[in-house]
Amino acid sequence: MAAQITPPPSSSSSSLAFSSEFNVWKPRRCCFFKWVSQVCPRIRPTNHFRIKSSNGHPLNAVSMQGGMDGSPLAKGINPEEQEEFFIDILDTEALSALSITVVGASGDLAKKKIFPALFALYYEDCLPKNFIVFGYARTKLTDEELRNIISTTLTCRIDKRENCKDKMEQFLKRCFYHSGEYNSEENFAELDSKLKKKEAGKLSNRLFYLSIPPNIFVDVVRCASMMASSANGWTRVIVEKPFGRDSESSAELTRCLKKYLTEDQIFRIDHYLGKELVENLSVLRFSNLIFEPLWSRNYIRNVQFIFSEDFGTEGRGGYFDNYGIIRDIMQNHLLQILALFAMETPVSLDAEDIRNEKVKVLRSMKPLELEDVIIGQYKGHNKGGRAYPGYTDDSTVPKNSITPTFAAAALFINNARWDGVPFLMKAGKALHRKRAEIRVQFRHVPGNLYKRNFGTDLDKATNELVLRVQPDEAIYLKINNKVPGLGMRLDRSDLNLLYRARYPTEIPDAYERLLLDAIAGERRLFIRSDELDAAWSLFTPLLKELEAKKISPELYPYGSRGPVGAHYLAAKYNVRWGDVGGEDD
Ligand SMILES: NC(=O)C1=CN([C@@H]2O[C@H](COP(=O)(O)OP(=O)(O)OC[C@H]3O[C@@H](n4cnc5c(N)ncnc54)[C@H](OP(=O)(O)O)[C@@H]3O)[C@@H](O)[C@H]2O)C=CC1
Ligand SMILES: O=C1O[C@H](COP(=O)(O)O)[C@@H](O)[C@H](O)[C@H]1O
Repeated sequence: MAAQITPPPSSSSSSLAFSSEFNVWKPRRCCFFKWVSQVCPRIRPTNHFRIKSSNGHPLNAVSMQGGMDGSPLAKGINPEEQEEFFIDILDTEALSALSITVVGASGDLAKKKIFPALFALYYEDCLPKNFIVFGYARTKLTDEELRNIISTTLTCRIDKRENCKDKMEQFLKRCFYHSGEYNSEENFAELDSKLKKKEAGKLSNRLFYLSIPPNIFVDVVRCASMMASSANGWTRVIVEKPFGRDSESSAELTRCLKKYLTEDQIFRIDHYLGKELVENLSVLRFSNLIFEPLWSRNYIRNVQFIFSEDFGTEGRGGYFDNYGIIRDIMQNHLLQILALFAMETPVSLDAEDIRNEKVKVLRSMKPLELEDVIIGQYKGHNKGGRAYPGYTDDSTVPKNSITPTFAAAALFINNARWDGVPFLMKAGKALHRKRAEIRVQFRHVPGNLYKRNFGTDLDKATNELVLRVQPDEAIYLKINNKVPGLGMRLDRSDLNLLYRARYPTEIPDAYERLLLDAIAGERRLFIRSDELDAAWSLFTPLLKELEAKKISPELYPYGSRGPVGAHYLAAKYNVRWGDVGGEDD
């Protein structure tokens, strides 16, 4: 996948000119204005030279040869040149083709998330004019069979919207299927021929989404890069989690992938980074004067990252038993949110500036120790006349499994901003509800004039900022106020930004944002390899110790609030979980 000058695509040679500066075939400026009105509505008349990625930066959704996979802005071109460049980008896009191959297309994630996200992008006119989607897996299917399978889940977000049915039909016509083995160069060469045929000689940009078990990542990357890379555009690969199971296996996976791909081509996905409220975390903090001055050990007592699901591992026990909740949720989703929460102000919104700051936070953290962690596993439970299975009742889970389905942990960041502040994480399956949130508990008001009105429990009077990631997205701040009337009674109220009340439109799924960014070459929401190394360094010693010492998890009933040990862990650091026992329980 190295840079090389290739001839322009035959069908468009008359409309292209070679730019030696950018090492790319650029379009002549003929049909730009006709075309611009047809592209993604993100391009408005007032700023129609810019396609926006999720950080508001112009996209480089343009065909470029291997080595030029970065933003033109990085080349330091001036604003007029940029404008020209973006006009050219739009033209180039009309003359190029985007091929997305979903590897593992017969699987759960592809059906549940990837195809619906692609359809939503198509519905919103956010995909380039010439795009196709190929499903690839071993299961033998025809194009029509794939379309029938995915059509059942495509409607999830926008089925009530205008023309959804027509749009769906149009989208499905762009979906194709190729059956092949994951380690067969020959099968990937066949895929390449099919892709070429559909791309019809246009500049081709290719995105491979590895929605497959991790043990076959390298085979697929080898075959795809050798046999099905784009010859004249970019080739990128989205890699699903789990990315290794400890520091060594993760480093080995990166080493193997880098035999075939450059770091710039690898998009390690963490879908929590694509969630609306996680995106809003930085906006809230860096665009509101009132928060940033409070964002440190001086005013924040503790921060909590909480993930709970009201269902077990049903159907995914085979995968889960090899990983457990710490690897499944904490080491990636919750730690990524923590890094965004705690990082210093980045130099800019550029992906590398943000990722540099995240790495610094991760590298300032103390690796987790056993004494700062508790683990649990759900057991069978009868409730309301219904029997709920225990984790080990799953036929794909060994009967004597001690894999944790719940964990709580206290982490610390050894830097000037956060010294001594506990960052608590809690993640569990088969709990009493589904929820993900960030809770920031502030310190007590020193010399509080009203302390008598709160009784002895001053914790009840501390301000708490909550970002509810899901469900029912919201940001609310718990404050103290006076109850109206002649007396002086105090109350706790929420200043509440409830998304469904404020923005009555549906919120895009995380996979939509992430796919759009991968297509745009925007890496901000993907995990860089040094970030991943730093993340694994924090968890690997603990994971090894848990396994070596065969630590048994505390059992908790399916549908409960989890093991009581989580409360003792919090109490050790003078913390109460904000999600239990109070108004938000
Ligand atoms: N499902 C989810 O909610 C989430 C999944 N992920 C990750 O995404 C990836 C895909 O997940 P999911 O769709 O659930 O996975 P699946 O188990 O459904 O696997 C996807 C496809 O891969 C092929 N496959 C499965 N097992 C093997 C095997 N042992 N050897 C070779 N091929 C196999 C199958 O296709 P065929 O037999 O047709 O070749 C299958 O349809 C995984 O890495 C997973 O960890 C991440 C977050 C959430
Ligand atoms: O990555 C994973 O995430 C899902 C939860 O994702 P959500 O977007 O539905 O909150 C989790 O169920 C799964 O175990 C894990 O692998």
